[in-house]
Amino acid sequence: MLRIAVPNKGSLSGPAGEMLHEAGYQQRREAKELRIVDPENEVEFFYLRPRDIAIYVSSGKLDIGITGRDLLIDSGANAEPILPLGFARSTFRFAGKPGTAAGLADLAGKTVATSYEGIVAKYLADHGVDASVVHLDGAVETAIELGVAEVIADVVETGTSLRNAGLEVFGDPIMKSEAVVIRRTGAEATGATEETEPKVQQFLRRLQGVLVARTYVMMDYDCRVEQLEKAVALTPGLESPTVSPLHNEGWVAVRAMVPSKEAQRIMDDLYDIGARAILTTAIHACRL
Ligand SMILES: Nc1ncnc2c1ncn2[C@@H]1O[C@H](COP(=O)(O)OP(=O)(O)OP(=O)(O)O)[C@@H](O)[C@H]1O
Ligand SMILES: O=P(O)(O)OC[C@H]1O[C@H](OP(=O)(O)OP(=O)(O)O)[C@H](O)[C@@H]1O
Ligand SMILES: [Mg+2]
Repeated sequence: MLRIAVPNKGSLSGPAGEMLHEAGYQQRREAKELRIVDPENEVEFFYLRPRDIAIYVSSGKLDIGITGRDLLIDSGANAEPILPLGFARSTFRFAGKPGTAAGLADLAGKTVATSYEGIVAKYLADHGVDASVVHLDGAVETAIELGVAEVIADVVETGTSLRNAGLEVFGDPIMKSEAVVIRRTGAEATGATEETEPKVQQFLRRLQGVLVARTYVMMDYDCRVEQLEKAVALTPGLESPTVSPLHNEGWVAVRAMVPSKEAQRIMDDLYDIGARAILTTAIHACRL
């Protein structure tokens, strides 16, 4: 049975559960459940604090887990990302009251408050900046107002939390993060995972299927044979589009996957070259 760690709270928890559900896995019904077995898929899910997931996975007791790239790095655990999942996207930045610091060098001698001590301490050391780091569990934006630190380093998505606290970012982004599937570093190479490997690969294919289904739509249209080359250039598909003859001579029907974000522009371009009956349909699941 494959053992998988899933975030039980916070920004990662909802989208992770939704993605697993879309991939056909049973998920917990109540937020208080700590583990569930999905017998049909031979998988056991453990609902853990996002911050702890890399530690469990690196211990080898759990096969894989979903966590944030930043949390993985902050933990220093012996685990590596194997599939980016595209949600909980954020950047990790320094911020302070306007005028406090213009760049990294201005941090010397200052105190930085953060929930990601591992990332910040390493970044400062790597850049040769001598600043102290104070660990706080959350709501670090308030640390400056209350005099605990002059600067913070925190997750930024829309920037609303910083604006509300009267803070602004400075320096280069420390890192970019998103949800990732992780496994123990070198797990494949050790051979210890031989038994679970096919299940891990199946799990990754299922999640990849969800990602593709979310980012692509299926496009169908009819066009004249003379326009086919131009039309195919607009809709090359993943391998190559399916082209079938129509009953009306001189016309073909074309079917190809296209990125959802570009679907409207592609439909306009197809129309302009004479394609008709252009339609898109959602993809619910797929295996590439
Ligand atoms: N507002 C946000 N937008 C996008 N991603 C976020 C946001 N806040 C945190 N994250 C990401 O979520 C992960 C942190 O999850 P975690 O559950 O520890 O924090 P949280 O969402 O801040 O929850 P809480 O603070 O309630 O415990 C990190 O990978 C982080 O980059
Ligand atoms: O740029 P924004 O869109 O405002 O998002 C970033 C904020 O979201 C998270 O906070 P959360 O609400 O999880 O509270 P926390 O600080 O207690 O973790 C994060 O720690 C930032 O404070
Ligand atoms: Mg938080």
